[in-house]
Amino acid sequence: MTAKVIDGKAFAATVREKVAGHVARLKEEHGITPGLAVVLVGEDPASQVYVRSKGKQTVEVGMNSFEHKLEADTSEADLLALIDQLNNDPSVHGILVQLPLPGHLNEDLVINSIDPAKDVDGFHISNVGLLGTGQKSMVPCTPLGCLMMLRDHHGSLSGMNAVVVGRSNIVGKPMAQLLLGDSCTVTIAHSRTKDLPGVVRGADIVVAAVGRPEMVPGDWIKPGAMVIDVGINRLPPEEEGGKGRLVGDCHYDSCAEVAGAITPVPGGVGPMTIACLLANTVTACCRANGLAEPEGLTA
Ligand SMILES: Nc1nc2c(c(=O)[nH]1)N[C@@H](CN(C=O)c1ccc(C(=O)N[C@@H](CCC(=O)O)C(=O)O)cc1)CN2
Ligand SMILES: [Mg+2]
Repeated sequence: MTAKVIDGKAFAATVREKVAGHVARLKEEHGITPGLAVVLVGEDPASQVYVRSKGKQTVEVGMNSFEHKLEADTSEADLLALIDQLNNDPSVHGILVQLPLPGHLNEDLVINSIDPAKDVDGFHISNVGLLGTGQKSMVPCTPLGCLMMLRDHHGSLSGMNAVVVGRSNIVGKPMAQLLLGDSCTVTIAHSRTKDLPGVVRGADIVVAAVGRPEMVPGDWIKPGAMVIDVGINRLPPEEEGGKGRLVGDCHYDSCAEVAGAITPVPGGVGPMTIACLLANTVTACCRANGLAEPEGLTA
């Protein structure tokens, strides 16, 4: 079997088109322009790229983008003061603090200072609790993007065996909650899981989010399974001046031989993350204004 490649880049473009349609309607019918504030602390090169991309795509779908770039040695008090200001700014419907933060800042404290209604990353403890209890929440962007691709490929996921490899707060745990919400039988596997190959072999859906390059080989995959690869790992450059190849947490070629469908890296989950951020911002704006939420853009 050769897997169908799930094109996250193309799918993300369709999500952005839907978002742009909703933004246009909000402007025309209600005179409201959704606004997203992105806060970057420090100069991490990858974070700079992601933040630039978020700002650009926000403007492209017709929303207002507010970028706040702070020095790497910014104090916690100054960062919290900025978040407080954004929480109280009615033109800001979504707030995102780019992660990781420099080591002297307490990530939990910072995230939990964001107004949960504006927490478009869905990382605030209130949103985590709402998602875990099946209530309306802001849903973390990467898992939301994965869920959208799975539903688009397969339709109903009800009754399927899903294995999420990785237990992070930003991907693994919310992904498991979303799959449970779609009536999958969910296992969260991790570095201490006994017989990880055997556990993964039982899965109709594999979501790999461990951050270990090409860790999942094709012979762990059940024939026909859907493989969603969240990993973005850059291999050491082979030649001088080279950037190093980007690979996922799955060994793509061997997994693609066995799977029914697979997301590539790059061009799979990554682009969906930013598209879902834009979707969450429109959703937050509609909720803040007591308007009907856009359909198909939330879990
Ligand atoms: N506050 C947040 N911080 C971080 C998040 C997040 O969702 N919220 N996720 C990641 C980084 N991230 C967005 O912030 C992100 C990562 C990767 C991509 C992406 O499109 N990747 C491309 C490849 C890019 C490359 O060439 O390096 C792909 O997969 O095709 C988008 C967004 C951590 N921090
Ligand atoms: Mg820290």
